[in-house]
Amino acid sequence: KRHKFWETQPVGQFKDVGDPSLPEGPIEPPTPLSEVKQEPYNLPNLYEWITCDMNSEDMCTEVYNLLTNNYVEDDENMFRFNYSKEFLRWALHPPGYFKSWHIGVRVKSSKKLVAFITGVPARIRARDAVVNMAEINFLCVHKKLRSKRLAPVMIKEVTRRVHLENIWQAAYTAGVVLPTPISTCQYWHRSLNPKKLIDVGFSRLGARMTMSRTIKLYKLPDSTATPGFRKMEPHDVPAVTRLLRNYLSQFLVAPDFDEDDVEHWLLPRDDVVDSYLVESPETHETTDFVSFYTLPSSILGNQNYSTLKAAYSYYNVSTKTPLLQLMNDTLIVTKRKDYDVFNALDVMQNESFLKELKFGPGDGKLHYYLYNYRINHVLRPSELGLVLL
Ligand SMILES: COc1cccc(CC(=N)NC(=O)c2cccnc2OC2CCNCC2)c1
Repeated sequence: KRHKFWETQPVGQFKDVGDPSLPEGPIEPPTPLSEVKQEPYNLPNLYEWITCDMNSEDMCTEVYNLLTNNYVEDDENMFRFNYSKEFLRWALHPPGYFKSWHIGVRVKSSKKLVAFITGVPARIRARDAVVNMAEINFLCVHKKLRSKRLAPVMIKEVTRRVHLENIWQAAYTAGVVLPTPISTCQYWHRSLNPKKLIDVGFSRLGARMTMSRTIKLYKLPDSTATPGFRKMEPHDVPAVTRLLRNYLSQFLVAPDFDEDDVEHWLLPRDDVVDSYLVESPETHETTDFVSFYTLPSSILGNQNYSTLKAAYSYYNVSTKTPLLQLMNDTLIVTKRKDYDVFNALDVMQNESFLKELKFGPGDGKLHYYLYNYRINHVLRPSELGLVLL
């Protein structure tokens, strides 16, 4: 039976899509905290809950190893996301985070970590309403424990712990269709190291294309073109916050970033997140901004390479420099830093540069979801201003 679990949850149900009588906003009202289940949900007998302190080196290593061996793979099972420990600590420790929302499942006897799910707090605007939500991510069940129906109980447990902090909505993405996407985005890839991408099977040599012709096709200049293009620094936080808040206000769903959020999510961290801005040489005004995060993938079963170094487009703002030129400068920077590929979703205004900068469409889609919040019309990707890690 399809979606046995999701039909029991306060999410847009397929049968309700397009029913104008259902108002936008929360699907269920908050329950009084005294009525929220105080004790954890029951796990199958052999397993126990553990709250994961990601500041503990050992715990962070256990989580890293579980994800490295059991997290999301591409449709052809050739690659698996390989989030670094530094990335995980960054992703899970934003301002106001709750350690109790970093949930693991252990085998009681061996103490082996076999499953994981997380939430972090985020203020997200849906149309004109700014809503305190949990961003749910890193749901992972060990390959050997699949189809034991662990995921539904993990989702219920993270929901229960989110409710205990008086938060009633959530946002999440998935490569699979569940009830009911608020938007469905296409991902695109821009080759930076085409020879390696073809060797590992990420890309294929185009018809009537030689390898040398392909290398030439994706070649990039050594230096960026935009005067005043530089790395973001701590003193830029106020200006970048203003720029980003203004830019994101045009989208129907977008984060409501304040300076603390911008400081955490967008100040550069080596091999985790990079951000650049354009400071006008004349006026010293900050006019544009680009950012990307670093998410390598393990290459499963290739003799010559074990890791794909990938950059993922994060938040970009263009007010003076054409977005095309801004993104081309970003490609130049990522090539210079030895990335193999630059990935982007067709969200925000990304569609305006994808084809022209030689991105190719990926073979899958990324669906966006809100929990306990109805939006009556499915958003076009260009109406979506939210990028999850
Ligand atoms: C190349 O290595 C891969 C390893 C695992 C999965 C995929 C395909 C895939 N599922 N890609 C995406 O979901 C994706 C493609 C472009 C941009 N962001 C993405 O996902 C982000 C956001 C959601 N959480 C994972 C990272 C590729």
